[in-house]
Amino acid sequence: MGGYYMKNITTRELFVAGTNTTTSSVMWAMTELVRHKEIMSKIAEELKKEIDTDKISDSQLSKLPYLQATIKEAMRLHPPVPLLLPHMAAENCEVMNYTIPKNSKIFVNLWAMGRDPKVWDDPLSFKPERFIGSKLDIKGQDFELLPFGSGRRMCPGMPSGIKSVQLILASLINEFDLVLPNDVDPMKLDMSDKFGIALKMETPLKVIFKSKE
Ligand code: HEM
Repeated sequence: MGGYYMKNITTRELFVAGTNTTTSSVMWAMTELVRHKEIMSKIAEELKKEIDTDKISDSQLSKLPYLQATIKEAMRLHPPVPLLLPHMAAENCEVMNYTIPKNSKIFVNLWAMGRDPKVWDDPLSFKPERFIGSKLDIKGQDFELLPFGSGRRMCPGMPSGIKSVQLILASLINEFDLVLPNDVDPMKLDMSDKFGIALKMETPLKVIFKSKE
């Protein structure tokens, strides 16, 4: 019974860890895309050129570098887990001349790191191009960009999480034009964050999926 209970909790936790983060990633990327129509068109062109099937499968995602760059850029400005999960220092240590005492609770502020002008050129602009031809990746080795964390406790769902986000966005852009209702000015969308374990939008995005035919 105890074993069954533990298994049940783990399944629920995996579900929660995987859904809110994926939703946050897709919502923020879609919001940036409706604000930057030229970027959405570039992704649509890439899809037209590279995908020759009706439905997109995950084996085709590697042919879409511009889509991948766009998602990295959305995760830089809107990290789905903005403070990572709390970590604890297992022993006293020194980091950049700061002493971190044993047992301190550590939060890593990805949100601020992604907007740091010492690290990123023109940090508040949405520019997927910054990742084209760059080796910067989200696999936990490049400390400027850690949407899935790093090290032993980094997200175990990263391979499926990133593919889901890529597949959802690619499929939506392939089939639909994303249009704002009531002639809303895209540049007037409320981009305020709603902080929590997962980063939501203060005012959720409302978008119409208009069939391309
Ligand atoms: C775009 C989607 C996702 C993002 C951005 C994301 C991000 C993260 C981040 C930042 C952490 C904390 C890492 C740290 O504190 O160092 C984490 C932990 C975790 N994630 Fe994900 N995640 C995603 C999808 C998923 C999926 C699909 C699953 C499972 C089905 C999953 C399961 C977990 C679990 C179990 C942990 C806790 C790991 C631990 O504490 O050792 N995640 N995730």
